[in-house]
Amino acid sequence: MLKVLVSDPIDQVGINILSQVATVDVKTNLSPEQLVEVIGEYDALMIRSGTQVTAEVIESGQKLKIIGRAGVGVDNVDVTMATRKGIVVVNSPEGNTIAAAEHALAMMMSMSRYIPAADASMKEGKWNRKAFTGVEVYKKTLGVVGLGKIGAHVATVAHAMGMRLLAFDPFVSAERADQLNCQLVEMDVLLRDSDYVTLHIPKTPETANLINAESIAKMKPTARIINCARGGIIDEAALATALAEGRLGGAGIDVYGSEPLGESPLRDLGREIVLTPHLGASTEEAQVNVAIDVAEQIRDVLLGNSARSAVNIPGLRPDVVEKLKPYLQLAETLGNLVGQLAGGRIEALNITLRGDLASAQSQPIVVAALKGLLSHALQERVNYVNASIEAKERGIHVTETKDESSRDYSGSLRLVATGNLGEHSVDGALLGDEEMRVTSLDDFPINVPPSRHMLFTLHKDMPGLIGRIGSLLGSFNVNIASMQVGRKIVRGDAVMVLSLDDPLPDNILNEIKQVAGITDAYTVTL
Ligand SMILES: NC(=O)c1ccc[n+]([C@@H]2O[C@H](COP(=O)([O-])OP(=O)(O)OC[C@H]3O[C@@H](n4cnc5c(N)ncnc54)[C@H](O)[C@@H]3O)[C@@H](O)[C@H]2O)c1
Ligand SMILES: O=C(O)CC[C@@H](O)C(=O)O
Repeated sequence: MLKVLVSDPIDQVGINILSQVATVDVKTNLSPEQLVEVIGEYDALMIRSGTQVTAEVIESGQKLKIIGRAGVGVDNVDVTMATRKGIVVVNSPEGNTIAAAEHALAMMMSMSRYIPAADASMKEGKWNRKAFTGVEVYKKTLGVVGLGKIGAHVATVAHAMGMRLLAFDPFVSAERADQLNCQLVEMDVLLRDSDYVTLHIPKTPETANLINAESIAKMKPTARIINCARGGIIDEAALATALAEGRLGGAGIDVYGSEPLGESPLRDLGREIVLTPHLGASTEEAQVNVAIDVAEQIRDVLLGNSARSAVNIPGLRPDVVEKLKPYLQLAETLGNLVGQLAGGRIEALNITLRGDLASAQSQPIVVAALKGLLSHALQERVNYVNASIEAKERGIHVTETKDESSRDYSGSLRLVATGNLGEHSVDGALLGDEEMRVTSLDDFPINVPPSRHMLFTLHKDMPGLIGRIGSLLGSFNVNIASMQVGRKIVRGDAVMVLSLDDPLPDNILNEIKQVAGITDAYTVTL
Protein backbone atom coordinates (compact mmCIF):
# COMPACT_ATOMS: atom_id res chain seq x y z
CA MET A 1 0.00 0.00 0.00
CA LEU A 2 1.31 3.45 -0.91
CA LYS A 3 1.98 5.86 1.96
CA VAL A 4 1.81 9.66 2.02
CA LEU A 5 3.15 11.86 4.80
CA VAL A 6 1.45 15.21 5.33
CA SER A 7 3.81 17.23 7.52
CA ASP A 8 2.06 20.63 7.62
CA PRO A 9 -1.60 21.52 8.25
CA ILE A 10 -3.52 20.78 5.05
CA ASP A 11 -7.26 21.12 4.46
CA GLN A 12 -9.16 17.84 4.98
CA VAL A 13 -10.32 17.88 1.38
CA GLY A 14 -6.71 17.20 0.33
CA ILE A 15 -6.35 14.34 2.80
CA ASN A 16 -9.54 12.79 1.41
CA ILE A 17 -8.14 12.89 -2.13
CA LEU A 18 -4.84 11.31 -1.04
CA SER A 19 -6.74 8.61 0.85
CA GLN A 20 -8.22 7.40 -2.44
CA VAL A 21 -4.86 5.85 -3.32
CA ALA A 22 -2.72 5.75 -0.20
CA THR A 23 -2.51 5.50 3.56
CA VAL A 24 -2.16 9.07 4.77
CA ASP A 25 -0.27 9.98 7.93
CA VAL A 26 -0.67 13.55 9.15
CA LYS A 27 2.32 14.37 11.37
CA THR A 28 2.75 18.10 11.79
CA ASN A 29 5.45 19.73 13.95
CA LEU A 30 8.04 17.03 13.27
CA SER A 31 11.56 18.18 14.09
CA PRO A 32 14.03 18.03 11.17
CA GLU A 33 15.60 14.94 12.79
CA GLN A 34 12.22 13.24 13.19
CA LEU A 35 11.36 13.96 9.56
CA VAL A 36 14.64 12.40 8.38
CA GLU A 37 13.90 9.40 10.57
CA VAL A 38 10.39 8.67 9.25
CA ILE A 39 10.55 9.82 5.62
CA GLY A 40 11.98 6.49 4.36
CA GLU A 41 8.56 4.84 4.74
CA TYR A 42 6.75 7.24 2.42
CA ASP A 43 6.06 7.39 -1.31
CA ALA A 44 4.95 11.02 -1.21
CA LEU A 45 5.31 14.06 1.02
CA MET A 46 2.80 16.91 1.16
CA ILE A 47 3.87 20.17 2.81
CA ARG A 48 3.13 23.88 3.18
CA SER A 49 5.79 26.42 4.08
CA GLY A 50 6.52 24.97 7.53
CA THR A 51 8.51 21.89 6.52
CA GLN A 52 12.07 22.24 5.29
CA VAL A 53 12.71 19.51 2.72
CA THR A 54 16.49 19.48 2.85
CA ALA A 55 18.97 17.36 0.91
CA GLU A 56 19.17 15.11 3.97
CA VAL A 57 15.40 14.56 3.99
CA ILE A 58 15.47 13.73 0.28
CA GLU A 59 18.45 11.36 0.70
CA SER A 60 16.54 9.56 3.43
CA GLY A 61 13.34 9.40 1.39
CA GLN A 62 14.39 6.29 -0.52
CA LYS A 63 10.82 5.59 -1.68
CA LEU A 64 9.81 9.19 -2.37
CA LYS A 65 8.32 9.77 -5.81
CA ILE A 66 6.74 13.16 -5.32
CA ILE A 67 6.88 16.17 -3.03
CA GLY A 68 3.76 18.35 -3.14
CA ARG A 69 3.94 21.94 -1.94
CA ALA A 70 0.45 23.21 -1.11
CA GLY A 71 1.26 26.75 -2.20
CA VAL A 72 3.46 28.59 -4.69
CA GLY A 73 6.97 28.98 -3.31
CA VAL A 74 9.17 25.88 -3.32
CA ASP A 75 12.10 27.58 -1.61
CA ASN A 76 11.65 25.26 1.38
CA VAL A 77 12.38 22.29 -0.91
CA ASP A 78 15.83 21.39 -2.22
CA VAL A 79 14.51 21.08 -5.77
CA THR A 80 17.96 20.42 -7.25
CA MET A 81 18.45 17.40 -5.02
CA ALA A 82 14.89 16.18 -5.68
CA THR A 83 15.53 16.43 -9.43
CA ARG A 84 18.77 14.53 -9.09
CA LYS A 85 16.90 11.78 -7.26
CA GLY A 86 14.13 11.71 -9.85
CA ILE A 87 11.51 13.02 -7.44
CA VAL A 88 8.77 15.17 -8.94
CA VAL A 89 8.15 18.44 -7.12
CA VAL A 90 4.71 19.96 -7.66
CA ASN A 91 3.09 23.12 -6.39
CA SER A 92 -0.13 25.06 -6.74
CA PRO A 93 0.84 28.11 -8.76
CA GLU A 94 -2.55 29.81 -8.62
CA GLY A 95 -4.49 28.39 -5.69
CA ASN A 96 -3.58 31.20 -3.28
CA THR A 97 -3.02 34.12 -5.67
CA ILE A 98 -6.10 36.04 -4.57
CA ALA A 99 -5.46 35.33 -0.89
CA ALA A 100 -1.89 36.66 -1.08
CA ALA A 101 -2.90 39.69 -3.15
CA GLU A 102 -5.72 40.55 -0.75
CA HIS A 103 -3.33 40.18 2.18
CA ALA A 104 -0.94 42.69 0.61
CA LEU A 105 -3.85 45.08 0.02
CA ALA A 106 -5.03 44.54 3.61
CA MET A 107 -1.50 45.37 4.78
CA MET A 108 -1.56 48.56 2.74
CA MET A 109 -4.88 49.67 4.19
CA SER A 110 -4.29 48.61 7.77
CA MET A 111 -0.91 50.33 7.99
CA SER A 112 -2.27 53.47 6.30
CA ARG A 113 -4.99 53.75 8.95
CA TYR A 114 -3.06 52.18 11.85
CA ILE A 115 -5.88 49.70 12.31
CA PRO A 116 -3.90 47.05 14.27
CA ALA A 117 -2.52 49.68 16.69
CA ALA A 118 -5.92 51.37 17.07
CA ASP A 119 -7.54 48.00 17.71
CA ALA A 120 -4.93 47.12 20.35
CA SER A 121 -5.48 50.46 22.09
CA MET A 122 -9.27 49.93 22.14
CA LYS A 123 -8.71 46.53 23.70
CA GLU A 124 -6.63 48.21 26.38
CA GLY A 125 -9.75 50.23 27.26
CA LYS A 126 -8.60 53.50 25.61
CA TRP A 127 -10.44 55.87 23.26
CA ASN A 128 -7.59 57.62 21.48
CA ARG A 129 -8.64 59.27 18.22
CA LYS A 130 -5.67 61.59 17.88
CA ALA A 131 -2.94 58.96 17.83
CA PHE A 132 -4.24 57.20 14.77
CA THR A 133 -4.77 59.76 12.06
CA GLY A 134 -3.86 57.93 8.91
CA VAL A 135 -3.40 58.63 5.20
CA GLU A 136 -5.47 57.82 2.11
CA VAL A 137 -4.22 55.64 -0.70
CA TYR A 138 -6.38 57.44 -3.27
CA LYS A 139 -4.15 59.23 -5.83
CA LYS A 140 -1.02 57.88 -4.16
CA THR A 141 1.62 56.02 -6.16
CA LEU A 142 1.98 52.28 -5.67
CA GLY A 143 5.17 50.63 -6.95
CA VAL A 144 4.60 46.95 -7.74
CA VAL A 145 7.81 44.92 -7.83
CA GLY A 146 6.99 41.72 -9.73
CA LEU A 147 4.00 41.93 -12.04
CA GLY A 148 3.16 38.22 -12.03
CA LYS A 149 -0.05 36.64 -10.81
CA ILE A 150 -0.22 38.27 -7.38
CA GLY A 151 1.30 41.59 -8.45
CA ALA A 152 -1.22 41.82 -11.30
CA HIS A 153 -4.20 41.32 -8.98
CA VAL A 154 -2.85 43.88 -6.51
CA ALA A 155 -2.40 46.31 -9.40
CA THR A 156 -5.95 45.74 -10.66
CA VAL A 157 -7.52 46.41 -7.25
CA ALA A 158 -5.20 49.33 -6.49
CA HIS A 159 -6.12 50.93 -9.83
CA ALA A 160 -9.79 50.63 -8.92
CA MET A 161 -8.97 52.41 -5.65
CA GLY A 162 -7.64 55.38 -7.59
CA MET A 163 -3.92 54.73 -7.17
CA ARG A 164 -1.25 55.58 -9.73
CA LEU A 165 0.78 52.49 -10.61
CA LEU A 166 4.45 51.97 -11.32
CA ALA A 167 5.89 48.52 -11.87
CA PHE A 168 9.32 46.93 -12.06
CA ASP A 169 9.53 43.49 -13.64
CA PRO A 170 12.26 42.81 -16.21
CA PHE A 171 10.37 39.82 -17.54
CA VAL A 172 7.08 41.54 -18.31
CA SER A 173 6.29 43.45 -21.52
CA ALA A 174 5.24 47.08 -21.62
CA GLU A 175 1.96 45.91 -23.26
CA ARG A 176 1.16 43.66 -20.30
CA ALA A 177 2.01 46.47 -17.87
CA ASP A 178 -0.18 48.78 -19.94
CA GLN A 179 -3.12 46.38 -19.72
CA LEU A 180 -2.76 46.57 -15.94
CA ASN A 181 -2.53 50.37 -16.03
CA CYS A 182 1.05 50.19 -14.77
CA GLN A 183 3.96 52.23 -16.04
CA LEU A 184 7.03 49.98 -16.31
CA VAL A 185 10.02 51.78 -14.79
CA GLU A 186 13.48 50.94 -13.50
CA MET A 187 13.74 49.89 -9.87
CA ASP A 188 15.43 53.14 -8.81
CA VAL A 189 12.59 55.21 -10.28
CA LEU A 190 10.01 53.00 -8.59
CA LEU A 191 11.77 53.41 -5.24
CA ARG A 192 12.12 57.16 -5.70
CA ASP A 193 8.55 57.91 -6.79
CA SER A 194 6.38 55.45 -4.86
CA ASP A 195 4.33 56.18 -1.74
CA TYR A 196 3.85 52.44 -1.33
CA VAL A 197 6.12 49.66 -2.57
CA THR A 198 4.74 46.13 -2.66
CA LEU A 199 6.94 43.11 -3.39
CA HIS A 200 5.59 40.17 -5.41
CA ILE A 201 8.74 38.44 -6.59
CA PRO A 202 10.32 35.08 -5.84
CA LYS A 203 13.38 34.93 -3.62
CA THR A 204 16.33 34.30 -5.92
CA PRO A 205 20.02 35.21 -5.70
CA GLU A 206 19.08 38.46 -7.55
CA THR A 207 16.24 39.37 -5.21
CA ALA A 208 17.84 38.41 -1.87
CA ASN A 209 18.25 41.62 0.17
CA LEU A 210 16.91 43.63 -2.77
CA ILE A 211 15.55 46.08 -0.21
CA ASN A 212 18.53 47.03 1.92
CA ALA A 213 19.90 50.17 3.57
CA GLU A 214 20.96 51.53 0.20
CA SER A 215 17.62 50.99 -1.52
CA ILE A 216 15.69 52.28 1.50
CA ALA A 217 17.75 55.47 1.28
CA LYS A 218 16.34 55.97 -2.24
CA MET A 219 12.73 55.88 -0.98
CA LYS A 220 10.63 58.79 0.27
CA PRO A 221 10.85 59.04 4.08
CA THR A 222 7.03 58.77 4.12
CA ALA A 223 6.95 55.67 1.88
CA ARG A 224 5.54 52.41 3.13
CA ILE A 225 6.72 48.97 2.06
CA ILE A 226 4.85 45.67 1.94
CA ASN A 227 6.39 42.23 1.76
CA CYS A 228 3.93 39.38 1.34
CA ALA A 229 6.29 37.56 -1.03
CA ARG A 230 9.31 35.94 0.59
CA GLY A 231 11.48 36.53 3.62
CA GLY A 232 15.03 37.56 2.84
CA ILE A 233 14.03 39.98 0.08
CA ILE A 234 14.14 42.78 2.67
CA ASP A 235 17.11 43.23 5.00
CA GLU A 236 15.12 43.19 8.24
CA ALA A 237 17.77 44.96 10.35
CA ALA A 238 18.07 47.80 7.81
CA LEU A 239 14.27 48.10 7.67
CA ALA A 240 13.93 48.23 11.46
CA THR A 241 16.61 50.91 11.72
CA ALA A 242 15.06 53.04 8.95
CA LEU A 243 11.61 52.82 10.58
CA ALA A 244 12.97 53.58 14.04
CA GLU A 245 14.85 56.60 12.70
CA GLY A 246 11.85 57.90 10.75
CA ARG A 247 13.57 57.42 7.38
CA LEU A 248 10.68 55.28 6.15
CA GLY A 249 6.94 55.75 6.77
CA GLY A 250 5.82 52.20 7.46
CA ALA A 251 5.97 48.53 6.65
CA GLY A 252 3.62 45.58 6.37
CA ILE A 253 5.54 42.35 6.68
CA ASP A 254 4.17 38.82 6.36
CA VAL A 255 7.33 36.84 5.59
CA TYR A 256 10.72 36.69 7.28
CA GLY A 257 14.28 35.59 6.61
CA SER A 258 13.88 32.95 9.24
CA GLU A 259 10.48 31.51 10.14
CA PRO A 260 9.00 31.36 12.68
CA LEU A 261 10.33 34.85 13.44
CA GLY A 262 12.30 34.78 16.68
CA GLU A 263 13.55 37.81 18.51
CA SER A 264 13.66 40.67 16.06
CA PRO A 265 13.97 44.46 16.12
CA LEU A 266 10.82 44.46 13.96
CA ARG A 267 8.83 43.33 17.00
CA ASP A 268 9.99 46.39 18.97
CA LEU A 269 8.53 48.94 16.57
CA GLY A 270 5.21 50.75 17.03
CA ARG A 271 2.15 51.59 14.96
CA GLU A 272 4.25 52.13 11.81
CA ILE A 273 4.71 48.41 11.25
CA VAL A 274 2.12 45.68 10.80
CA LEU A 275 3.42 42.15 11.25
CA THR A 276 1.62 38.91 10.39
CA PRO A 277 2.97 35.37 10.75
CA HIS A 278 3.09 34.30 7.06
CA LEU A 279 -0.67 34.51 6.60
CA GLY A 280 -0.71 35.49 2.92
CA ALA A 281 -2.20 32.18 1.84
CA SER A 282 -4.25 31.61 4.96
CA THR A 283 -7.80 31.93 3.75
CA GLU A 284 -10.33 29.13 3.80
CA GLU A 285 -10.71 29.39 0.03
CA ALA A 286 -6.98 29.32 -0.73
CA GLN A 287 -6.36 26.38 1.57
CA VAL A 288 -9.10 24.37 -0.13
CA ASN A 289 -7.74 25.36 -3.57
CA VAL A 290 -4.13 24.43 -2.86
CA ALA A 291 -5.05 21.23 -1.00
CA ILE A 292 -7.14 19.99 -3.92
CA ASP A 293 -4.63 21.12 -6.53
CA VAL A 294 -1.63 19.44 -4.91
CA ALA A 295 -3.37 16.33 -3.52
CA GLU A 296 -4.78 15.57 -6.98
CA GLN A 297 -1.31 15.82 -8.48
CA ILE A 298 0.17 13.53 -5.81
CA ARG A 299 -2.63 11.03 -6.41
CA ASP A 300 -2.11 11.18 -10.18
CA VAL A 301 1.66 10.74 -9.98
CA LEU A 302 1.31 7.82 -7.56
CA LEU A 303 -1.06 6.25 -10.09
CA GLY A 304 1.62 6.65 -12.78
CA ASN A 305 0.11 9.68 -14.51
CA SER A 306 1.71 13.06 -15.08
CA ALA A 307 1.43 16.13 -12.86
CA ARG A 308 -0.05 19.35 -14.19
CA SER A 309 2.34 21.74 -12.44
CA ALA A 310 5.61 20.02 -11.78
CA VAL A 311 8.31 22.59 -11.10
CA ASN A 312 11.17 20.29 -12.06
CA ILE A 313 9.91 18.80 -15.33
CA PRO A 314 9.99 21.90 -17.50
CA GLY A 315 7.79 21.73 -20.55
CA LEU A 316 6.04 18.46 -19.73
CA ARG A 317 2.55 19.92 -19.49
CA PRO A 318 -0.07 17.17 -19.10
CA ASP A 319 -2.01 18.22 -22.21
CA VAL A 320 1.21 18.11 -24.25
CA VAL A 321 2.21 14.77 -22.73
CA GLU A 322 -1.24 13.32 -23.43
CA LYS A 323 -1.01 14.28 -27.11
CA LEU A 324 2.53 13.05 -27.50
CA LYS A 325 2.17 9.88 -25.39
CA PRO A 326 2.60 7.32 -28.20
CA TYR A 327 5.64 9.22 -29.52
CA LEU A 328 7.11 9.48 -26.02
CA GLN A 329 6.86 5.71 -25.80
CA LEU A 330 8.45 5.38 -29.24
CA ALA A 331 11.29 7.76 -28.29
CA GLU A 332 11.92 5.88 -25.06
CA THR A 333 11.96 2.52 -26.82
CA LEU A 334 14.28 3.74 -29.58
CA GLY A 335 16.52 5.39 -26.96
CA ASN A 336 16.72 2.14 -25.04
CA LEU A 337 17.41 0.19 -28.25
CA VAL A 338 20.13 2.48 -29.62
CA GLY A 339 21.71 2.75 -26.16
CA GLN A 340 22.06 -1.03 -25.96
CA LEU A 341 23.32 -1.28 -29.54
CA ALA A 342 25.95 1.39 -28.91
CA GLY A 343 26.92 -0.14 -25.54
CA GLY A 344 29.87 1.31 -23.61
CA ARG A 345 30.02 5.01 -22.82
CA ILE A 346 27.68 7.13 -24.91
CA GLU A 347 29.12 10.48 -25.85
CA ALA A 348 26.45 11.97 -28.08
CA LEU A 349 22.82 11.49 -29.02
CA ASN A 350 21.17 13.13 -31.99
CA ILE A 351 17.41 13.00 -32.26
CA THR A 352 15.71 13.86 -35.53
CA LEU A 353 12.00 14.61 -35.51
CA ARG A 354 10.51 14.06 -38.92
CA GLY A 355 7.29 14.86 -40.72
CA ASP A 356 4.46 16.17 -38.52
CA LEU A 357 6.59 15.54 -35.43
CA ALA A 358 8.97 18.27 -36.57
CA SER A 359 6.40 20.85 -35.54
CA ALA A 360 5.64 19.21 -32.17
CA GLN A 361 7.19 20.36 -28.89
CA SER A 362 10.46 18.46 -29.01
CA GLN A 363 11.61 18.72 -25.40
CA PRO A 364 9.41 15.92 -23.97
CA ILE A 365 10.48 13.65 -26.84
CA VAL A 366 14.14 14.40 -26.19
CA VAL A 367 13.65 13.70 -22.47
CA ALA A 368 11.89 10.40 -23.30
CA ALA A 369 14.72 9.36 -25.64
CA LEU A 370 17.29 10.15 -22.94
CA LYS A 371 15.29 8.19 -20.37
CA GLY A 372 15.32 5.21 -22.73
CA LEU A 373 19.02 5.67 -23.54
CA LEU A 374 20.01 5.65 -19.87
CA SER A 375 17.51 3.08 -18.65
CA HIS A 376 19.72 0.08 -19.32
CA ALA A 377 22.47 1.54 -17.13
CA LEU A 378 20.35 3.27 -14.52
CA GLN A 379 17.24 1.04 -14.50
CA GLU A 380 14.39 2.58 -12.52
CA ARG A 381 16.67 5.34 -11.15
CA VAL A 382 16.18 7.32 -14.34
CA ASN A 383 12.86 8.97 -15.06
CA TYR A 384 11.36 11.96 -16.82
CA VAL A 385 12.47 14.24 -13.98
CA ASN A 386 16.17 13.46 -13.93
CA ALA A 387 16.90 12.08 -17.43
CA SER A 388 18.31 15.38 -18.74
CA ILE A 389 20.43 16.03 -15.67
CA GLU A 390 21.76 12.43 -15.67
CA ALA A 391 22.67 12.74 -19.36
CA LYS A 392 24.39 16.06 -18.76
CA GLU A 393 26.35 14.67 -15.83
CA ARG A 394 27.51 11.80 -18.03
CA GLY A 395 28.74 14.32 -20.60
CA ILE A 396 26.29 13.14 -23.29
CA HIS A 397 26.06 15.82 -25.95
CA VAL A 398 22.42 15.98 -27.00
CA THR A 399 21.37 17.58 -30.27
CA GLU A 400 18.07 17.66 -32.07
CA THR A 401 17.23 18.06 -35.72
CA LYS A 402 13.89 18.74 -37.35
CA ASP A 403 13.01 17.55 -40.82
CA GLU A 404 9.52 18.47 -41.92
CA SER A 405 10.12 17.31 -45.48
CA SER A 406 10.27 13.58 -44.62
CA ARG A 407 6.86 12.10 -45.43
CA ASP A 408 7.33 8.28 -45.16
CA TYR A 409 5.14 8.24 -42.05
CA SER A 410 3.05 11.06 -40.60
CA GLY A 411 5.73 11.43 -37.93
CA SER A 412 8.90 9.48 -37.31
CA LEU A 413 12.02 9.61 -35.16
CA ARG A 414 15.66 8.88 -35.83
CA LEU A 415 18.17 8.42 -33.03
CA VAL A 416 21.91 8.29 -33.57
CA ALA A 417 24.05 7.37 -30.57
CA THR A 418 27.79 7.80 -30.68
CA GLY A 419 29.95 6.21 -28.03
CA ASN A 420 33.41 4.90 -27.32
CA LEU A 421 32.46 1.64 -29.11
CA GLY A 422 31.12 3.26 -32.26
CA GLU A 423 27.99 4.77 -33.73
CA HIS A 424 24.53 3.24 -34.23
CA SER A 425 21.29 4.58 -35.57
CA VAL A 426 17.67 3.51 -35.34
CA ASP A 427 14.57 4.91 -36.97
CA GLY A 428 11.05 4.35 -35.75
CA ALA A 429 7.51 5.36 -36.49
CA LEU A 430 3.95 4.66 -35.41
CA LEU A 431 1.58 2.55 -37.47
CA GLY A 432 -1.89 3.87 -36.92
CA ASP A 433 -2.08 5.76 -33.65
CA GLU A 434 -0.07 3.58 -31.31
CA GLU A 435 1.66 0.63 -32.95
CA MET A 436 5.42 1.08 -32.81
CA ARG A 437 7.70 0.00 -35.62
CA VAL A 438 11.47 0.06 -35.87
CA THR A 439 11.92 1.07 -39.49
CA SER A 440 15.65 1.04 -39.88
CA LEU A 441 18.75 -0.10 -38.09
CA ASP A 442 22.14 1.38 -38.95
CA ASP A 443 20.44 2.61 -42.13
CA PHE A 444 19.29 -0.87 -43.19
CA PRO A 445 15.55 -0.78 -43.87
CA ILE A 446 13.51 -3.11 -41.62
CA ASN A 447 9.97 -3.04 -40.29
CA VAL A 448 9.64 -4.77 -36.92
CA PRO A 449 7.61 -4.14 -33.79
CA PRO A 450 9.92 -3.87 -30.78
CA SER A 451 9.67 -6.85 -28.47
CA ARG A 452 11.04 -7.69 -25.04
CA HIS A 453 13.94 -9.89 -26.19
CA MET A 454 15.63 -9.17 -29.50
CA LEU A 455 18.70 -10.27 -31.38
CA PHE A 456 20.27 -8.07 -34.06
CA THR A 457 23.00 -9.26 -36.40
CA LEU A 458 25.07 -7.48 -39.00
CA HIS A 459 26.07 -10.01 -41.60
CA LYS A 460 26.79 -10.82 -45.23
CA ASP A 461 23.66 -11.60 -47.22
CA MET A 462 24.45 -15.20 -48.21
CA PRO A 463 22.61 -18.52 -48.52
CA GLY A 464 22.35 -20.72 -45.39
CA LEU A 465 23.28 -18.13 -42.81
CA ILE A 466 19.78 -17.49 -41.50
CA GLY A 467 19.23 -21.26 -41.15
CA ARG A 468 22.43 -21.66 -39.17
CA ILE A 469 21.40 -18.93 -36.71
CA GLY A 470 17.95 -20.54 -36.37
CA SER A 471 19.46 -23.94 -35.60
CA LEU A 472 21.89 -22.45 -33.11
CA LEU A 473 19.09 -20.70 -31.20
CA GLY A 474 17.05 -23.92 -31.33
CA SER A 475 19.92 -25.85 -29.80
CA PHE A 476 19.78 -23.45 -26.82
CA ASN A 477 15.98 -23.90 -26.63
CA VAL A 478 15.36 -20.26 -27.64
CA ASN A 479 12.12 -19.84 -29.55
CA ILE A 480 12.00 -17.33 -32.41
CA ALA A 481 8.76 -15.32 -32.53
CA SER A 482 9.56 -13.41 -35.71
CA MET A 483 12.47 -12.72 -37.99
CA GLN A 484 13.24 -10.07 -40.56
CA VAL A 485 16.17 -9.29 -42.80
CA GLY A 486 17.07 -5.89 -44.17
CA ARG A 487 19.61 -5.30 -46.90
CA LYS A 488 20.56 -2.53 -49.27
CA ILE A 489 21.86 -4.72 -52.10
CA VAL A 490 21.60 -8.44 -52.86
CA ARG A 491 24.51 -10.41 -51.33
CA GLY A 492 25.86 -7.26 -49.71
CA ASP A 493 25.83 -6.24 -46.06
CA ALA A 494 22.58 -6.96 -44.26
CA VAL A 495 20.91 -6.87 -40.84
CA MET A 496 18.73 -9.52 -39.26
CA VAL A 497 16.30 -8.79 -36.46
CA LEU A 498 14.89 -11.64 -34.42
CA SER A 499 12.17 -11.26 -31.82
CA LEU A 500 12.59 -14.00 -29.25
CA ASP A 501 10.19 -15.53 -26.77
CA ASP A 502 13.02 -16.20 -24.35
CA PRO A 503 16.06 -14.27 -23.17
CA LEU A 504 19.30 -15.36 -24.82
CA PRO A 505 21.61 -17.39 -22.56
CA ASP A 506 24.83 -15.48 -21.80
CA ASN A 507 27.23 -17.63 -23.83
CA ILE A 508 25.24 -17.85 -27.07
CA LEU A 509 26.14 -14.39 -28.37
CA ASN A 510 29.78 -15.35 -28.75
CA GLU A 511 28.79 -18.46 -30.68
CA ILE A 512 26.57 -16.39 -32.98
CA LYS A 513 29.47 -14.03 -33.66
CA GLN A 514 31.59 -17.08 -34.70
CA VAL A 515 29.13 -18.10 -37.45
CA ALA A 516 30.69 -17.53 -40.86
CA GLY A 517 29.28 -14.36 -42.46
CA ILE A 518 28.25 -12.69 -39.17
CA THR A 519 30.03 -9.35 -38.73
CA ASP A 520 28.51 -8.45 -35.39
CA ALA A 521 25.63 -9.39 -33.13
CA TYR A 522 23.77 -7.63 -30.33
CA THR A 523 21.13 -8.68 -27.86
CA VAL A 524 18.64 -6.15 -26.65
CA THR A 525 16.14 -6.40 -23.80
CA LEU A 526 13.41 -3.79 -23.84
N1 LIG B 1 2.82 35.29 1.80
C1 LIG B 1 2.33 34.20 1.30
O1 LIG B 1 1.75 33.38 1.99
C2 LIG B 1 2.45 33.95 -0.16
C3 LIG B 1 1.41 33.30 -0.84
C4 LIG B 1 1.55 33.07 -2.21
C5 LIG B 1 2.70 33.47 -2.87
N2 LIG B 1 3.69 34.07 -2.16
C6 LIG B 1 4.91 34.53 -2.85
O2 LIG B 1 4.57 35.65 -3.66
C7 LIG B 1 5.53 35.80 -4.69
C8 LIG B 1 4.84 36.06 -6.01
O3 LIG B 1 4.03 34.98 -6.37
P1 LIG B 1 3.27 34.93 -7.78
O4 LIG B 1 2.33 33.79 -7.70
O5 LIG B 1 2.76 36.25 -8.16
O6 LIG B 1 4.49 34.54 -8.71
P2 LIG B 1 4.63 34.79 -10.28
O7 LIG B 1 5.66 33.86 -10.73
O8 LIG B 1 3.29 34.77 -10.95
O9 LIG B 1 5.20 36.29 -10.38
C9 LIG B 1 6.49 36.64 -9.98
C10 LIG B 1 6.92 37.78 -10.85
O10 LIG B 1 8.18 38.24 -10.38
C11 LIG B 1 8.94 38.63 -11.52
N3 LIG B 1 10.34 38.67 -11.16
C12 LIG B 1 11.22 37.63 -11.04
N4 LIG B 1 12.43 38.10 -10.70
C13 LIG B 1 12.32 39.44 -10.61
C14 LIG B 1 13.22 40.49 -10.29
N5 LIG B 1 14.51 40.22 -9.99
N6 LIG B 1 12.76 41.75 -10.27
C15 LIG B 1 11.47 42.02 -10.57
N7 LIG B 1 10.57 41.09 -10.91
C16 LIG B 1 10.98 39.81 -10.91
C17 LIG B 1 8.59 37.60 -12.57
O11 LIG B 1 8.85 38.08 -13.87
C18 LIG B 1 7.10 37.40 -12.33
O12 LIG B 1 6.33 38.25 -13.17
C19 LIG B 1 6.35 34.51 -4.65
O13 LIG B 1 7.53 34.77 -3.94
C20 LIG B 1 5.50 33.56 -3.83
O14 LIG B 1 6.25 32.58 -3.21
C21 LIG B 1 3.59 34.32 -0.84
O1 LIG C 1 1.78 27.49 3.16
C1 LIG C 1 1.49 28.65 3.36
O2 LIG C 1 0.58 29.02 4.08
C2 LIG C 1 2.30 29.75 2.67
C3 LIG C 1 2.18 29.66 1.21
C4 LIG C 1 2.89 30.73 0.45
O3 LIG C 1 4.02 31.20 1.07
C5 LIG C 1 3.20 30.26 -0.95
O4 LIG C 1 4.31 30.43 -1.41
O5 LIG C 1 2.28 29.74 -1.57
